[in-house]
Amino acid sequence: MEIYREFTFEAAHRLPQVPEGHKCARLHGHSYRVQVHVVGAVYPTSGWVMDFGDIKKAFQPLHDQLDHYYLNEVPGLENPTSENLARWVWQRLIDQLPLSAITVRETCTSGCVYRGQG
Ligand SMILES: Nc1nc2c(c(=O)[nH]1)N=C([C@H](O)[C@H](O)COP(=O)(O)OP(=O)(O)OP(=O)(O)O)CN2
Ligand SMILES: [Zn+2]
Repeated sequence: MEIYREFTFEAAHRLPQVPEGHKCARLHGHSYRVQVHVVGAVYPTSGWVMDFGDIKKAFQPLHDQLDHYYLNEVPGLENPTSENLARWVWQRLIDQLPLSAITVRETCTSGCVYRGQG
């Protein structure tokens, strides 16, 4: 079974590696949505894989580093694309949670899914 918990945060960024004239080179912000997906067996007594609250506790220190910050200044996010943000979250949670995917949405129509490879 796979379960997930979604988190939101507001942050500013710019993309330093885009071609000259690209709109994303300019400072702008997003209401980010991050989903943390975990997999495991459903325990017969609890009826759940794990408490959603435990996923929230694990993500909280990351939320504290991201919410209302300029992402380019966060260590490890100097080039804060969705892809790099998803990998950044994965690397900081994989020792604590049985992750299956991290999804990041920057806008209503754009995002990425990271499953620990690449
Ligand atoms: N592969 C990626 N491409 C882009 C990323 C990214 O992280 N990975 N990021 C951006 C920008 O951050 C941009 O703000 C969001 O992208 P975009 O879909 O272009 O957003 P818009 O809302 O401006 O889309 P429009 O439909 O053109 O209005 C760009 N690319
Ligand atoms: Zn952007």
